[in-house]
Amino acid sequence: MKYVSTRGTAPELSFEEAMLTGLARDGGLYVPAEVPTLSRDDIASLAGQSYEQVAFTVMRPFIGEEFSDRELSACIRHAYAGFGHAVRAPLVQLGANHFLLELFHGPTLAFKDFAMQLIGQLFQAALEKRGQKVTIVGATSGDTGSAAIEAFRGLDNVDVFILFPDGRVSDVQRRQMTTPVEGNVHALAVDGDFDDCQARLKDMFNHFEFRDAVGLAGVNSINWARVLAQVVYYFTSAVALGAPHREVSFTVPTGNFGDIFAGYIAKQMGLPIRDLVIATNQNDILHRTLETGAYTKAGVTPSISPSMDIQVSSNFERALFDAYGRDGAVVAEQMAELAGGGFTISQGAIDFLRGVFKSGRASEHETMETIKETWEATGEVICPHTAVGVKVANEHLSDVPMITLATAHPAKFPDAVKKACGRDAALPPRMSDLFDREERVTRVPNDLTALETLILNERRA
Ligand SMILES: Cc1ncc(COP(=O)(O)O)c(C=O)c1O
Ligand SMILES: N[C@@H](CCOP(=O)(O)O)C(=O)O
Repeated sequence: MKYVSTRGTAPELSFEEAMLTGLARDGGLYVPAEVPTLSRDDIASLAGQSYEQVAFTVMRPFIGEEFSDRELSACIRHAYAGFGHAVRAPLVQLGANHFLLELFHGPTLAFKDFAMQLIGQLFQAALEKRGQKVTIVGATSGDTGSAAIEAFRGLDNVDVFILFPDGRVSDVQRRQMTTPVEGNVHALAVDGDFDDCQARLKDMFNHFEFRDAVGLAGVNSINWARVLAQVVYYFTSAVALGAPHREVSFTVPTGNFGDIFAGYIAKQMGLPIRDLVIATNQNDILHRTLETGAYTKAGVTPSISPSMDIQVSSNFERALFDAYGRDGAVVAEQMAELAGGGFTISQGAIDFLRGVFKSGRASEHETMETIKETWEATGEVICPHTAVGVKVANEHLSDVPMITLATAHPAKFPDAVKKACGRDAALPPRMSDLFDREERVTRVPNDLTALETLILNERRA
């Protein structure tokens, strides 16, 4: 299996190379040269299998020979052993034909753990074989950072620096990043928003001297391995509700477009998905883009679903690549225009995107109302990101089951939850002392040179 860049000029890589490389050297994102498919019988045979078995079947064709079957199975087994639910990603019924897919039973209580725990294992295996060390730099609006720190803390061959927008993540998210004591992890509070953090991260990848000097690696969803691991729960949940014999739809609370892109890959692999619905908060650039055909940045407005406070949605580039018939030159042109504020998508490409994705948005008020109504109607306490999904999903219900991704545990956002439905969302016992632990954080300007200097000084040689 080979991986190609969405901008068409970076070298083709294997799975392991693409995983360790992160951003392609032409600034693009790696995608598989071809998406492998599973037959109807293959999909039917997943029924009754464990999460780990399905993960192996779904991911194996993407991974190639660098990981043996035995190594891959071991990585998968270790990745999910610490999850707090036996089925890893359980379904909970919300309405007659509406289900929540609970993706928050991992160690940091957000869907990011599904991919991050696995790539933590895959990185370790690959780095040990190669005798290599890397410096991971990540940008986060809250959840990626905590999941990455949890997955890589204490490892000898990895230093981790996480850039988060100062004052724009929840207290629980911040403390998950700032309280680990291991010297190889560093939480950096950036004077800016998430888009600034992600832009500086991409600047570092595009600054080859720095990139090569520190052995830069990325664990944001710019890393294909992150997206791949997220494809698995589309299969487990759809099969639990009758696929391949019956279609299902998904609504996905969306920010950086990685999670819904994983759903698009599942569909390409043969999973019978009818609708893939993008749910945005008031930072609704993706919803506006589908409506108008123009991707126009409007500035990030802080919301009660902070992990989705994003305007430059990284993985949208992967969808555009397919929408433009995999023409990397056109994608590169559009991304260059984005620096100036936005770009207009061609009629053919927007028709393609509208054929694959539907969309909707939830205002702050609607998000709060949805938390309250869901609690009153079902007894389920949901987080604000999930509420954005539920609100939009309710507008897209049909005769096939709708699965809304519950992307984080409500206890990560206790203030919004309490205000909306009067409920206290308690952290699990293993985290009950989170607010007693000492914080370790470095405040940094939104400046590439300052960030690079800090990383060069702080990383272990
Ligand atoms: C809780 C939560 N929900 C939804 C999202 C959006 O996911 P994506 O960025 O993959 O679109 C995020 C951030 O990624 C998140 O942390
Ligand atoms: N919402 C994310 C933003 C980064 O997304 P990623 O999937 O590209 O890592 C977060 O919580 O950090």
